[in-house]
Amino acid sequence: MSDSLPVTRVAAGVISQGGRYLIARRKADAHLGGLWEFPGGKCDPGEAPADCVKRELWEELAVRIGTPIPLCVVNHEYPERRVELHFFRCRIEEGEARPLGCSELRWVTPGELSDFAFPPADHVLIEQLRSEPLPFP
Ligand SMILES: Nc1nc2c([nH]c(=O)n2[C@H]2C[C@H](O)[C@@H](COP(=O)(O)OP(=O)(O)OP(=O)(O)O)O2)c(=O)[nH]1
Ligand SMILES: [Mg+2]
Repeated sequence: MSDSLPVTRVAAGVISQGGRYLIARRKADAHLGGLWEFPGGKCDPGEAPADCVKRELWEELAVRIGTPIPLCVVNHEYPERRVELHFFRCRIEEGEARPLGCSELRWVTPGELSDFAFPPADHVLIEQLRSEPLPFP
């Protein structure tokens, strides 16, 4: 049954700067609307996740990033969709993030991450970032 759900490949960026992470609130009408996430989106057919995250962060935030560094891959099954989420550590090289593809943006400290509701697929990563934050540039 659920085996027939196709896998949606997604790439998302964990952007850190000055001791904070950038998180985005999903638009109310989107899948998992209203939840907070690491900005990103679906890979185009044949598109490598690292290329996807660069493209998505440009489209959704209007920022250019340096080479994305792979952090982890999470497979999660929602009732209506299976996702294969490729998380990358990213650093902004050009531009200031603007909420073009989300309803809200926030820069939060590792400790504040648990004050925001994230999709279940993100929970393990959130716990990791809270207990052992990435070295901030
Ligand atoms: N970007 C992102 N997506 C996540 C995270 N956690 C998580 O479960 N997802 C899911 C939600 C969605 O089902 C899927 C991402 O797809 P999306 O709807 O954002 O795709 P997109 O930006 O390409 O948007 P669209 O063009 O389809 O409107 O991955 C996360 O931290 N970041
Ligand atoms: Mg998106």
